[in-house]
Amino acid sequence: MPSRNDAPHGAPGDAAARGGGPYAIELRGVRQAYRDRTVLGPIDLAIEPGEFVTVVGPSGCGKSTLLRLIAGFTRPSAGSVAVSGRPVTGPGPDRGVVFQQPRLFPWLSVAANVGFGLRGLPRAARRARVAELLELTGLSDAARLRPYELSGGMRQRAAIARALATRPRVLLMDEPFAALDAFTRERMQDELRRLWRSTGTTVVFITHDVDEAVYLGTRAIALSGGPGRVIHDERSDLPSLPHPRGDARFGAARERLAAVIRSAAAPGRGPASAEERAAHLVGDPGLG
Ligand SMILES: Nc1ncnc2c1ncn2[C@@H]1O[C@H](COP(=O)(O)OP(=O)(O)OP(=O)(O)O)[C@@H](O)[C@H]1O
Repeated sequence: MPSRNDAPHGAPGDAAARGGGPYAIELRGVRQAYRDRTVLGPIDLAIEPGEFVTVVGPSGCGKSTLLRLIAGFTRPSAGSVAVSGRPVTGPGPDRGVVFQQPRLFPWLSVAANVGFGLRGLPRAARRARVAELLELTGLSDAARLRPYELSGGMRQRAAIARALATRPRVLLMDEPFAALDAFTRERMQDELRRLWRSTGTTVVFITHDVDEAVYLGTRAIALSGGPGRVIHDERSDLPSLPHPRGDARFGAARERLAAVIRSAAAPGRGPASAEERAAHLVGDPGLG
């Protein structure tokens, strides 16, 4: 019987064989083409409930496309995408999405922005849920402010709170901290880890930044340059919290990931072959 670590990107096993429920996210043979140009795939990827998966790769390799396919904003040219065992046919409340720009409604208060997706709830329940989300994201004191009165980090926290409002099983984040200064970014990374641990949500987090990918994820996936394919799947054995940025294992994982991306991005190189990938994996206890 395959272990959890044998299941990942190559050939997803079925739920019964794993002895558990469905994968949180499962992509099988997914390919995306625009005007006959394949930009992504084929991708086979299985993500277990509660994993924090970061996706890193060169610009234009299809990271956002991958996220949009899971969000249901885009339908794949080939293959299938499922969330919690159900085929994705469009966006849904089981998936929260956070973009690089917070996309808050400027005319609404922070509280109204956070509660926007909860309009179907009775007023008291909605207020209670918004208060809980503001507390969770450290925004209780900013409830009545408008987005323009917030710092960049606060705006992004409000966007995260809004995405979590419907208690999605999956949180999809597209470079959410890319526009923040380095200090705010580090603080937000730690806050996100805390949020993830307290909510148990499955997270897929797109980033350009190898450091961020390794620091945040329980699993960091590298995509090759176009068409984007999974070329590396790094599983973290770092202690969850406190999460020491200077930990030697963090440095080693970062180097492995950076080397794979560098080699895939070198001129004239396509995605690494199975043999090349195997060479990276040999004797490497940190990999699945
Ligand atoms: N709607 C679209 N129509 C045509 N081409 C598209 C569309 N969306 C994305 N592409 C192309 O698909 C490729 C992948 O784009 P995508 O935004 O997914 O990459 P990315 O890895 O997220 O890039 P970056 O890191 O620069 O944000 C690019 O070549 C892009 O031009």
